[in-house]
Amino acid sequence: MTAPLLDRESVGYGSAAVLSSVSFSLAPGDRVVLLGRSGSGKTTLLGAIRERLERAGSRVALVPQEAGLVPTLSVLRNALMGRLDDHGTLYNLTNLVRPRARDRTAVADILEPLGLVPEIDRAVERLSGGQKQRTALARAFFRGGAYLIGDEPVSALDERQGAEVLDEIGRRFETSVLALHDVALARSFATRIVGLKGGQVMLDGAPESLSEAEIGALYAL
Ligand SMILES: Nc1ncnc2c1ncn2[C@@H]1O[C@H](COP(=O)(O)OP(=O)(O)OP(=O)(O)O)[C@@H](O)[C@H]1O
Repeated sequence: MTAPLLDRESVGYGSAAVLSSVSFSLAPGDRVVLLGRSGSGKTTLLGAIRERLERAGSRVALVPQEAGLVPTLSVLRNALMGRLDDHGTLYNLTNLVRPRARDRTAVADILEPLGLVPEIDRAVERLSGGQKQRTALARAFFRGGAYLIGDEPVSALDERQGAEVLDEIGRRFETSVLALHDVALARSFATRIVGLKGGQVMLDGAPESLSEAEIGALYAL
């Protein structure tokens, strides 16, 4: 059993708690999906989990809700940013001006299952919402690491593409924590579903142990 990342703690902004008395542990191999209404605290909890993992020295790849891309730069250059903190300034600057062949090949391999190879040299500002989201995924895949934290990482993709991307996440990262709004996708991907409501963790269990009514109650007013 792994040490808890959060042990009956409050998480929020400044002195304002969004969630109180949260306990949360993560074991290698966990695929956790956070469910809950808009504003229930999924992004806030993801932030706290990421912070604890990084504080413990873990490498975490991130797909934020707002993709956080540089619009004027290409898909390739945005993906390269996943490893900026692995290198010094000179390497990063020269690689952004003229990406090294090795890095271009590595990014192209990542873009293949994401269906983005034809877009590799296009500026992100010229892409569709789904293509932008896949670029943010490519950046996280290029970064790699033991953990992926994703905040609605497939919200702009169609059902089939979303399922394929979740499979790819499962192949690339041993452990992941995602906020999703699609309950069916959550059930098929997760080994654990964590439900947030009313400032608390209302449920935490294997998908097969949770009834539709229990999950539905998370979304009731
Ligand atoms: N930077 C911030 N400063 C203060 N309060 C914030 C901040 N970000 C979010 N909140 C508040 O925290 C609460 C939880 O927000 P959070 O973004 O974690 O919810 P969420 O479940 O991810 O929602 P959504 O599904 O809409 O993305 C909300 O009441 C929100 O107003």
